[in-house]
Amino acid sequence: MLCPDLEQATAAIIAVGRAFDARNWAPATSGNYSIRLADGRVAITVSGRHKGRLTSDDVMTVDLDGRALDGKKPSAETALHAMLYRRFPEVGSVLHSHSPASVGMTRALRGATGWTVAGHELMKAWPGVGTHDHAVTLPIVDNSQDMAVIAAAIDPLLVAAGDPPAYFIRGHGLYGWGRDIAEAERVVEATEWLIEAERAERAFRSMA
Ligand SMILES: CSCCC(=O)C(=O)COP(=O)(O)O
Ligand SMILES: [Zn+2]
Repeated sequence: MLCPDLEQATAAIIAVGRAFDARNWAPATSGNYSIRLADGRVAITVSGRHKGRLTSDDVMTVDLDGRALDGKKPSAETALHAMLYRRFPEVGSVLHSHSPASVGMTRALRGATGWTVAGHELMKAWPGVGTHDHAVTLPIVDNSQDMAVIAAAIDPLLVAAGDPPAYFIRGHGLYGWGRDIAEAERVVEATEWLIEAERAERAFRSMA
């Protein structure tokens, strides 16, 4: 369900920033969060603000091309949010985390264009997954300071992966999305947890 107004979206974005920061997914101003409003605008975090300490002044609006509508400076990664809203009309929220686990995993998988996970019950937290007996590939794209380069690289990988709920930028972080901010948060939380679970499994196997 779309967030009807900016005030409600702002409160939800402030709350998710605090939650992500508490989990070390938003260090040193990293990360950005957005919600599609009922009138078609997108509420998004202002660039460079600490996401664990957001106030209502730190959330602004952009259009679906990522252009600022209120004179503030939107997230440097606004184009990556806007492309997901344009591509998926049902998406109501996009969240970007910067966890050590997602950065470490994608740097270790040098050259890989995806991270495939299978067999976990928690995969059912992702929309459209109804069983653990399933494999999902989340795309990995190389980092760039040019958001148009990242957006162009991710587009075909999303098609090839069958429209997954998240993707990684190597050495940078994770993008997850959903019909609303609760679903997007669940996607990010499940994905971060799955990385940790795979890491734990590898550590235990190396001891066996
Ligand atoms: C110090 S974080 C580097 C920029 C970044 O990756 C990020 O997520 C935050 O950028 P924003 O412009 O949205 O604050
Ligand atoms: Zn980032």
